[in-house]
Amino acid sequence: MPTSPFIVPTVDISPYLAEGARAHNSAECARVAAELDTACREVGFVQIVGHRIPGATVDRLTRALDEFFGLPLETKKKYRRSSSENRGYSPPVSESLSMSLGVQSANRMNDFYEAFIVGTETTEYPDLDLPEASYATNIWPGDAPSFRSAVEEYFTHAQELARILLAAFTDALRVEPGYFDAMVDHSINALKMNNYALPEGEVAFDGDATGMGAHTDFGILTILWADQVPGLQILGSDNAWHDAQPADDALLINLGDAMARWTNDRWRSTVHRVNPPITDGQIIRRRSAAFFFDGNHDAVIEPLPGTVVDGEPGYPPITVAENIAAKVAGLKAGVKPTVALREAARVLSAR
Ligand SMILES: O=C(O)CCC(=O)C(=O)O
Ligand SMILES: [Fe+2]
Repeated sequence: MPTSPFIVPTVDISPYLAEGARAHNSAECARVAAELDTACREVGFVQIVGHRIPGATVDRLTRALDEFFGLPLETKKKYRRSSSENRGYSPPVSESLSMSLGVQSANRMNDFYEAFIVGTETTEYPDLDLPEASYATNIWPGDAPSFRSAVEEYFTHAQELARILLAAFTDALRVEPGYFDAMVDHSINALKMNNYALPEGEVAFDGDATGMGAHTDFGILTILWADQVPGLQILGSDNAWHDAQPADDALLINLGDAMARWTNDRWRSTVHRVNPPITDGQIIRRRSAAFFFDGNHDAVIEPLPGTVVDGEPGYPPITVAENIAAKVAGLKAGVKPTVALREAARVLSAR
């Protein structure tokens, strides 16, 4: 029997952006919330349109990525930071996303993407005594002069969109409006800009290499922009990998670990990976930018009331910072998480 095609549902989010939608009790918002609930239960990924991030902002971000990643490797390496900081430049083959789940890649190679990360800093909240470990100072590449302004512009838009999406998710989960506010009022947010390419002659290419290994995202929700080169794959509830190609002006939203923990897996922190196409031994270059809306470092994430049925295992409470630190230690330093993760079991049973 032919299997039905794998579809990442598309949701028009514009009713939540409309004037006066703060009260979001319109019939349109209710429809959007219901569509989000279905997508989050069944797929854990959703394409959103009507998001109002201007095309010009995305174009500037794309050019900024080209400007920075086009620099010589030795120049880019000036912008590396210590592995505990989750900021700045990560050269090709320096990280392994599947190790964030404690799963070694089949070929024991690190992922071949290179990346640059910026995020929320302590200085944004001068009245709070925030830990530098979670709110590390950004480094900006002076060798790519237009990078900072373009990235800050996109970051600001993505941050606003993430808060609107959380309001829609709050409705979709049928918890009271504002329920999550105290857990996101100094949210750690980060933008990871990825370039899947290997500069010729600079890094040895192994034909088995993985673009980005299987992982779940660490926070509440992710807003993912990707160019039109294929490569992203999602692990479906059928345990099979499926290609996911967002429409041209759509953004992909996916749920992270905090959402899975809150909902006791009613909503999935969906496992995904990236394998860009290889033609004649050459990788077709692909770019993406993942905006992670992670929540306050000290927010304790535990199942929402009513989500754990008698006798069913719930997730033990964990703070946002503890979850991120454990996963970043796997990703950047190969340190296996000390607890067995439900997500790891899913990766290991994938077909
Ligand atoms: O490149 C992509 O499409 C996905 C990137 C991603 O999953 C991540 O940065 O966490
Ligand atoms: Fe991801």
